[in-house]
Amino acid sequence: MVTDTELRPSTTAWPVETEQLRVKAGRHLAVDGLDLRLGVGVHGLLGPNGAGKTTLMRALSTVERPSGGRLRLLGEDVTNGRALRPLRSRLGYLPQHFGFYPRFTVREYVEYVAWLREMPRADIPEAVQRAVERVGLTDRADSRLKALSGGMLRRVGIAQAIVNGPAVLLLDEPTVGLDPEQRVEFRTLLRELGQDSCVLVSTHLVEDVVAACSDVVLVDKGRLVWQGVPADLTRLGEQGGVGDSAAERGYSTLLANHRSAA
Ligand SMILES: Nc1ncnc2c1ncn2[C@@H]1O[C@H](COP(=O)(O)OP(=O)(O)OP(=O)(O)O)[C@@H](O)[C@H]1O
Repeated sequence: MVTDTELRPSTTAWPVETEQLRVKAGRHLAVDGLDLRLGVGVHGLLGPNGAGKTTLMRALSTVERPSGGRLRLLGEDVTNGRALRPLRSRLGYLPQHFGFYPRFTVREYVEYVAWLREMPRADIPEAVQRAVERVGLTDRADSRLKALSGGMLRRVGIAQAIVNGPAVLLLDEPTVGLDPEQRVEFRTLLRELGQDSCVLVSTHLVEDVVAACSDVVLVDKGRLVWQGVPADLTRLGEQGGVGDSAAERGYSTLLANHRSAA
């Protein structure tokens, strides 16, 4: 049965909107009062180890339930149980560590995820072919996952995340293990995806953010430190800070300023 939620047009100004969001990781409050608004585009999520990036991603993907505050995805409050199922079919998520069946082929695995996201059966073969092609794995489509390198597996992870053409795409450290050539191709893919989806990419590579993102989100201790365009991050770094590039210096300056003000 088609629900009201599925029929409702998606005219939400903010595909992702949080207000004083709190999310626990185990017993630790890893996201602690986060206010964030993300529109269509590519948003680079930066922050030191333990800043709460993975925990935030888990909440946005609806696998972790917030313990406080508000989280709206595509205009729906995630605490609305009825909205969750149709909402999930419009999300794409690459977890930091993604589980897979080693005996599945690349094609079988991506097909399986397309089925889980409730894609129309007739659309699946073409969508899978396209997703596998976009991550440069067409010639390995029939290889078993257990036979792939770490970087190739990461690319399978990206393929499964984009197969349903998600309106909100969450990628947790997608470039780990990719070789330099693949990273450059991945940035092109990100820019394409960000033309009509809201893409949030967590990474430690500030250079990736500058090259591929339209917006930077910097978090520390579960809170928003700064949000702005990459050019402003780079400009800040031209005035000093620690790092090998202007963007890295901008990142370290923002963090240092935030910590000294706290
Ligand atoms: N299962 C858990 N139990 C207790 N604390 C946890 C658990 N998972 C994460 N944490 C803690 O929550 C905080 C945020 O962790 P999270 O993995 O979200 O950060 P992160 O920004 O993704 O870090 P990294 O850059 O290292 O991946 C850290 O202090 C971490 O130690």
